[in-house]
Amino acid sequence: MSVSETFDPDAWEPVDGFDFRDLTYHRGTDVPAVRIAFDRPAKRNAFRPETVDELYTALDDAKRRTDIGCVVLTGNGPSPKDGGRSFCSGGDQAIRGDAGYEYTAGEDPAPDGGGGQQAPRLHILEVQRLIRHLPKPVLCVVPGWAVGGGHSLHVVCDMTLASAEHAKFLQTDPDVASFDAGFGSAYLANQVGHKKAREVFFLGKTYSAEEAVEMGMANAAVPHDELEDVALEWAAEMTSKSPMAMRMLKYAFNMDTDGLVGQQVFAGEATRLGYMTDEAAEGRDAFNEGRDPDFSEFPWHY
Ligand SMILES: CC(C)(COP(=O)(O)OP(=O)(O)OC[C@H]1O[C@@H](n2cnc3c(N)ncnc32)[C@H](O)[C@@H]1OP(=O)(O)O)[C@@H](O)C(=O)NCCC(=O)NCCSC(=O)CCC(=O)c1ccccc1C(=O)O
Repeated sequence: MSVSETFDPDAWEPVDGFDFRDLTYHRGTDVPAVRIAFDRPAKRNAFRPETVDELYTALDDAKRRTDIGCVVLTGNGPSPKDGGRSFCSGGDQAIRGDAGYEYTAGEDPAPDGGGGQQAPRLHILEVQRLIRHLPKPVLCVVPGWAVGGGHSLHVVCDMTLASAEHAKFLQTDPDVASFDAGFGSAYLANQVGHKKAREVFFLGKTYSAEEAVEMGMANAAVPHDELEDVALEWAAEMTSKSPMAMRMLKYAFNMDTDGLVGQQVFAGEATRLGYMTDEAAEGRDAFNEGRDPDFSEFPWHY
């Protein structure tokens, strides 16, 4: 069975060691990128707690792979039920309880040990933070609906590529008494301006790929048939560049909107670079050899 209508089976191979139920996870055969895709097309790729757990696991795995330089995040489809296309329609409202999204209810209960004992969760925001802190670009590829928490996910990704014919961007949070008061709204305002961001949430209009590009919340609208080819081209371009520079740039872009945590993440990478210098080695070696450090050879750069 084909993974998705825009998926090129020659360009990707499954990542071993994972048995995901709500996602597919592939790595590029030629391009050092991974492809993570929501795989609940009949539900417009709505996420339930298990989906969020799997997404976190896949992203964390992608983070730790030092031979991978880019994550493509998308949604499989179309729906076998009605042909509808989607990136993600946010939290699965059918399994929303009074204190969050529940593990076991719904049309496809978790298997034994799949979380029946776990408390309801509201942990998509942990995924958002992981995307922000991932030391490589995350490219969101939107083949259809990006709605609610799915809209917020696209906002949080580093770049967004949208199907010219089928991508549709919509914020329904206040229709279902939800509100992403973090990146989904405030960072969106950063991208499209405050008036427009308020319009997105307060009026709940649907925007096309072209409109999303005009607004500044998507990078390009491309023909649906070429969507994943272009994604791979972009991934190839990004992964041809210096990993260190890409990492520092991503964290530099994040720094002001991430506040002190953003500064901390950037500073951690600066420390890594510092540790790689002879000057840092002298500090370490002096301590380990029980002598005073001699930094006299190192210039006070300006
Ligand atoms: C996405 C639609 C606009 C698509 O419309 P359409 O193409 O006409 O298809 P439908 O016939 O409506 O849907 C087909 C099929 O899919 C089911 N479905 C679609 N979306 C969902 C969903 N989100 N949850 C459950 N099921 C869904 C639909 O019921 C149909 O099923 P059938 O069995 O075939 O009937 C439209 O579907 C739509 O508007 N969907 C709802 C969008 C929505 O409101 N999403 C939730 C927004 S709130 C959110 O995402 C939470 C965000 C969040 O997680 C969060 C944020 C901040 C802090 C904490 C949290 C947190 O963790 O909660």
